[in-house]
Amino acid sequence: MHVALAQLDIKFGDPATNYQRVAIAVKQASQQGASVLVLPEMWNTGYALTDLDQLADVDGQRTRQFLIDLAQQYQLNIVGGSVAVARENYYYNEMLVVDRTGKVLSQYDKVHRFGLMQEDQYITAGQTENIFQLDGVPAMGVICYDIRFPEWLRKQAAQGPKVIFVSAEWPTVRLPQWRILLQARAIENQAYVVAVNRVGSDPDNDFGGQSLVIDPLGQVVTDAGDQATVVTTDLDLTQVAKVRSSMPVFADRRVELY
Ligand SMILES: NC(=O)CCC(=O)C(=O)O
Repeated sequence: MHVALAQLDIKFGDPATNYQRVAIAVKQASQQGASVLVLPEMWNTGYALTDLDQLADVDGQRTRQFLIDLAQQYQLNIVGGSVAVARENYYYNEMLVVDRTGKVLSQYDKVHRFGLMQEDQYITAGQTENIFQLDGVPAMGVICYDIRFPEWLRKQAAQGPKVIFVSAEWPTVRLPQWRILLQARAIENQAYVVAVNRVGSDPDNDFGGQSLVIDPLGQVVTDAGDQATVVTTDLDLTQVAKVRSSMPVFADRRVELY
């Protein structure tokens, strides 16, 4: 699996500009030979939560067609980060995963709302897991604050995913925690973590990137730095089986105790 991390600057409250930026990133990823592109969180609007009534994608229709078209045109699987979606008078922070044939593989609403960025006031929490197969590889996806809840990731990782995709708008001030949390999620689940954060700023926060690829032993194999960029990395998926067989932590769980 050759993953491309689209570490984008997101223009606050300006979907038109942001759709263009994503289209450029998809083209760059394709030119770099990627098989999967990963986008950041809330890339259509940024955290312009007070304006969701005008900005959110109604029923996610625009984003769905946009990602399907790009996936087919560039023959690329897309882990679509997340966008602000309006559905039946509620707003969601929603991830779509689309394969290169244009098939929608999953639709996931962020489960844990981040109060420090007012999500609890505007966003409705999701209820469902997000496990899918990309080119036959079992994978899962979560959104930003979700990574602070290891039980949520574990519940899904125990079902077989070898790659954990994370899309985020994680402020610079807490990037040291971002790195440690992601490394811990990789180590405990013995999986690759492919995590994409944004750069730039909005009225309340600066975002410093540090999109990462972390191997199943917790080592950072790619760090995208702090500027807007598309970086690609090859995942050696044989590592997952090797690490899991060298230390069988899933089999050693005492699920009767917890
Ligand atoms: N957008 C988010 O969920 C941000 C999460 C965050 O910054 C954290 O510290 O957790």
